Amino acid sequence: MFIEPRGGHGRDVPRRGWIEVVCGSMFSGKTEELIRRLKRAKIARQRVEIFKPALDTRYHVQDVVSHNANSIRSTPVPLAQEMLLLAGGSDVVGIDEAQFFDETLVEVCVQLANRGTRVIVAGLDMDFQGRPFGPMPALMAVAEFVTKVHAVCVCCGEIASYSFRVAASEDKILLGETDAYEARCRPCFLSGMQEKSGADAAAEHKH
Ligand SMILES: Nc1ncnc2c1ncn2[C@@H]1O[C@H](COP(=O)(O)OP(=O)(O)O)[C@@H](O)[C@H]1O
Ligand SMILES: Cc1cn([C@H]2C[C@H](O)[C@@H](COP(=O)(O)O)O2)c(=O)[nH]c1=O
Ligand SMILES: [Zn+2]
Repeated sequence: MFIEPRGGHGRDVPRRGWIEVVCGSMFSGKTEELIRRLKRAKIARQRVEIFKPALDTRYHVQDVVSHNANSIRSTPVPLAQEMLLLAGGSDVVGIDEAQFFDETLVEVCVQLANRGTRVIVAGLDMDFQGRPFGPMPALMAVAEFVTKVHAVCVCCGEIASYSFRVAASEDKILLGETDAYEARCRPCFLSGMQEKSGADAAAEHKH
């Protein structure tokens, strides 16, 4: 379990900023872990701001909500830069669904940390094709702490690192949950991708 480092948020101690990344597949507990860290910061009476990309309206327009219905109030923002103004004076900034922001998120997180803010970012490290997702790889590079969490493979029960898309869309962004995605381990993800490409080839052959 992640234990907060001493942040210099006490009296007479200068504020010290840093970046934490929580990454993994869908259903791996990223949002639960983000909420856990943020609620602890609130208990410690730190000033906490939480953001998510405005396009993420899956469970709630304003709240960050986990798959098991744990939630915390957030501010949806269309652009990462808006956080710089809105987070003024915060001790801790939490960001969920970070993969949906563009690369400017990296500079925003660095600036927040440089001015003494603890930044906790949660997001998908890989998309439905198993490719690195948006600003996540660069965020992991600049973070002081990276925590990779795992789901349970729905096919075999092993630990899962992949988000297998069961819905037909090939768009990079497709909001959804169990209706559209399954947590899968590497072998089960690969066999699913092979089945898909076999089915695509057969459909092409028919036409
Ligand atoms: N395949 C799965 N593996 C693990 N947890 C799952 C799975 N499917 C549903 N869940 C639920 O999802 C919760 C994690 O939700 P959440 O924190 O929102 O994950 P994430 O943000 O990584 O998608 C788990 O505590 C569990 O209740
Ligand atoms: C893999 C993948 C996911 N998405 C979407 C689906 C969900 O709305 C979010 C991920 O939410 P979670 O909190 O991690 O469960 O992202 C997508 O748009 N594209 C993808 O490739
Ligand atoms: Zn598996």
